[in-house]
Amino acid sequence: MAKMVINGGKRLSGSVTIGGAKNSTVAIIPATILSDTPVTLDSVPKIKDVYNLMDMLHDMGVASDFQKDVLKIDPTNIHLTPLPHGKVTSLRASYYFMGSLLGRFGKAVVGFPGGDDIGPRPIDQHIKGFKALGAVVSENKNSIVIEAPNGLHGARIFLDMVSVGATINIILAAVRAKGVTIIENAAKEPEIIDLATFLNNMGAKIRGAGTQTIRIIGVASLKATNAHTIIPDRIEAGTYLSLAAAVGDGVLVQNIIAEHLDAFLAKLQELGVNLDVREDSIFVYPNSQLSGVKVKTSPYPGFATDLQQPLTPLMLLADSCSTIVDTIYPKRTRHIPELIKMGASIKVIDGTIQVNHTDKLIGAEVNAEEIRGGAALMVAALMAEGTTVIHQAENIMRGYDRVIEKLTNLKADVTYNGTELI
Ligand SMILES: CC(=O)N[C@H]1[C@@H](OP(=O)(O)OP(=O)(O)OC[C@H]2O[C@@H](n3ccc(=O)[nH]c3=O)[C@H](O)[C@@H]2O)O[C@H](CO)[C@@H](O)[C@@H]1O
Ligand SMILES: C=C(OP(=O)(O)O)C(=O)O
Repeated sequence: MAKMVINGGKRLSGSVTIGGAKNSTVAIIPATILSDTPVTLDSVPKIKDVYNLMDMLHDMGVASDFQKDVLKIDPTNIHLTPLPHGKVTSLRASYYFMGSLLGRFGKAVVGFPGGDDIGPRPIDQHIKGFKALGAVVSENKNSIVIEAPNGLHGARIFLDMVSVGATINIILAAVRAKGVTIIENAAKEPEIIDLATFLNNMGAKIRGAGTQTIRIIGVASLKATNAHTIIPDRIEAGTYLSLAAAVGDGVLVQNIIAEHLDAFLAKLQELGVNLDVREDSIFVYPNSQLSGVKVKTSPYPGFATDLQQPLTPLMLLADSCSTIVDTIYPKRTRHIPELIKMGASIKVIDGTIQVNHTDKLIGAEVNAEEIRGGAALMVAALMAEGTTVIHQAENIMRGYDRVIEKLTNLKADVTYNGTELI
């Protein structure tokens, strides 16, 4: 288990550049195996999830090379390989190999995915989608076996709830299927548009990504011709905007698509944070008087569940109570007892998180049990007096690109003792 040590209470200044989106990258890497030619991805974040997916590609005979932020993947010698355990359980997005292996080989054997422990995360809608496309799905020990011996065919699939993962997995399976697939009640996240752009540039026919109806006309083969640049990570951006508002002395956050953060920016402004939204960057002024706000998470374009935790420490500075209701993951509260150890006045009552004004936070030993909970602790530690030791900090490294380097550039006093990534 890795430790991040932060000596807090310092004002941060300067600029930070946001990396490519984790949730695009972790969908696009599995999607590369649908290509008949080598693929180049630009603006790839240096995060643990990427290295774990590269290991899984390696197991399938797919070579990959990651230098700076360019990831080259050559799927031309891929062989069908079961992925029952190992790295599969280290991240959520390993389940995208279900869709992409099925699309490529008509068969996939993939273990149950890992990812953040933020309450129940069923995959019934993914399975429903695969079945509608003609696959037979069974369970074997801890793996899901998905087979379409007669090939996949287009279908109309209405998702019972808006699911990012199910939308992506169905796209991956349908893109090379025979005929037309229509996904209704699809998720509209920008990362889904990014995946569709990547696939369409290789010859796929996907229309409507970013709306609730996605139409896919299956094609026989996909070939990459140009490098694909991953969109900026809106969750990483929101996290830096929060910490800049909490402890910044003027911080410029660069490489942002502000439209992807509409709901979040509206809440920051409602809190009283002073922002200058520019073409592809946002300047955050030192904080002034903040007042409590009510946050309710919902699918895009609503307020992202992945940003409720990183925003929580900033809410402690408001002069009145803030509330958070996470409708997507109501149990995403494992960071709360850790923040309380640091002196935060927070309660969870009937599923509502109540964040009260807190005069000061004090450094403590805390656990980052998952990625965004870890990010919340990181922001709190930068605000706190004294030293905070964040245990299990490798969870933060799952999704925050070169975070130690970025925080150090902003003049934070932070170290990390993990071996995997800095
Ligand atoms: C790798 C990735 O992109 N992860 C993101 C993705 O996760 P993920 O794709 O796992 O999340 P979903 O959008 O699928 O989940 C949304 C809701 O639907 C439920 N559900 C989902 C699928 C299903 O078959 N059955 C079901 O009941 C989930 O329990 C959850 O309550 O979207 C989440 C919601 O924005 C984000 O927090 C994650 O960062
Ligand atoms: C929940 C998250 O990730 P994952 O779906 O990969 O566990 C997240 O990025 O906040």
